[in-house]
Amino acid sequence: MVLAAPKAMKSEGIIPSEVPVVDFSGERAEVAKVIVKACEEYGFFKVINHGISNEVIAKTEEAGFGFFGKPMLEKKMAAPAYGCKNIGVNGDMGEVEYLLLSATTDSIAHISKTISTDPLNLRKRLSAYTEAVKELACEILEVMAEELGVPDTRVFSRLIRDGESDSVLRLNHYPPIINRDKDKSSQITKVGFGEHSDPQILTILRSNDVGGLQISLPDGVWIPVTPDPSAFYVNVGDVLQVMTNGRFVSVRHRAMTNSHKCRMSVAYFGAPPLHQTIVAPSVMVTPQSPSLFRPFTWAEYKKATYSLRLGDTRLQLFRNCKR
Ligand SMILES: C=C1C[C@]23C[C@@]1(O)CC[C@H]2[C@@]12CC[C@H](O)[C@@](C)(C(=O)O1)[C@H]2[C@@H]3C(=O)O
Ligand SMILES: O=C(O)CCC(=O)C(=O)O
Ligand SMILES: [Fe+2]
Repeated sequence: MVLAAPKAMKSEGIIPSEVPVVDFSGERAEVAKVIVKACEEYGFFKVINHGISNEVIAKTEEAGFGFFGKPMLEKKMAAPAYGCKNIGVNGDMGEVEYLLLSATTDSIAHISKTISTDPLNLRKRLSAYTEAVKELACEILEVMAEELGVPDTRVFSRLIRDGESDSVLRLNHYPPIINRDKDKSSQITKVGFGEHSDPQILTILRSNDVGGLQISLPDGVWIPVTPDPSAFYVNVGDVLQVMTNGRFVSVRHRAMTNSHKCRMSVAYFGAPPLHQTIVAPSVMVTPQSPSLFRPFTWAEYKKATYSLRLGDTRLQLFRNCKR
């Protein structure tokens, strides 16, 4: 069975709502329709019955908490893969500590000595996890291409299967921010990871059973995403917006801290190789929908991303001039 989300009702501030849900064990044609609709309307959906084993997930979560539970001095030995509060290099801050690693199995195998001597065998577990979520990302991208009528159905997935793919894996750990307010009814939530879109093709995200992720609808309404540790959440990234010539939208999202509990998320960002030119397949460009973006390489886009702040929009720098 495939469930489609009820439309969110616009109201003030943040509204509880459902996000689109895709049952990946459902009939392929149905799955494809729900995915494409979700990517057009939200740039975001939840995947259940994804086929990734509980063991791979549980071992990654155990190893991640094991790493973040280490003394700060030890964690800092894993820098620059390890970071705390500083996001990027342009002054963005959040209530988060993280590990940011290249997702090629080889580079995970070479992560710093602190991690490699970890008794929980973080390297091995992260490699297995990365392989599993990469395969899920590829299957999703192939279903999308089929439904969009792209003749070469591997046109998106090939980029992240490529041995030179620039994909990354990120573990985010949000410690609880203790509520010191005398008025017990008020909850202090702080920004863990500020508003942004993911620059890559597709993000496969999972968290423990603690809420915090919020997505923004195209009309600016923020929706909290109910945590479901048995599911994966999928974000359309900027590159997929370009490769669908604007038919899919990259989702703006943020993560808030919880006042009592630790939250940990693991995000796989599927990216092309650096030299890859990003251009929409010809079927996505018609006289009615002319090409919105000029061709550019992932290296150019990444450079622009890293020269900007977290919340900045970068896609408009690559738009074709209006005729
Ligand atoms: C402030 C920044 C951190 C970031 C690079 C950037 O300059 C703008 C985008 C940020 C982001 C968001 C999604 C991913 O978490 C990330 C790894 C990415 O590719 O773009 C981060 C970058 C980062 O933390 O290095
Ligand atoms: O922690 C989360 O749920 C979101 C993290 C995120 O958006 C990111 O790492 O890019
Ligand atoms: Fe993100």
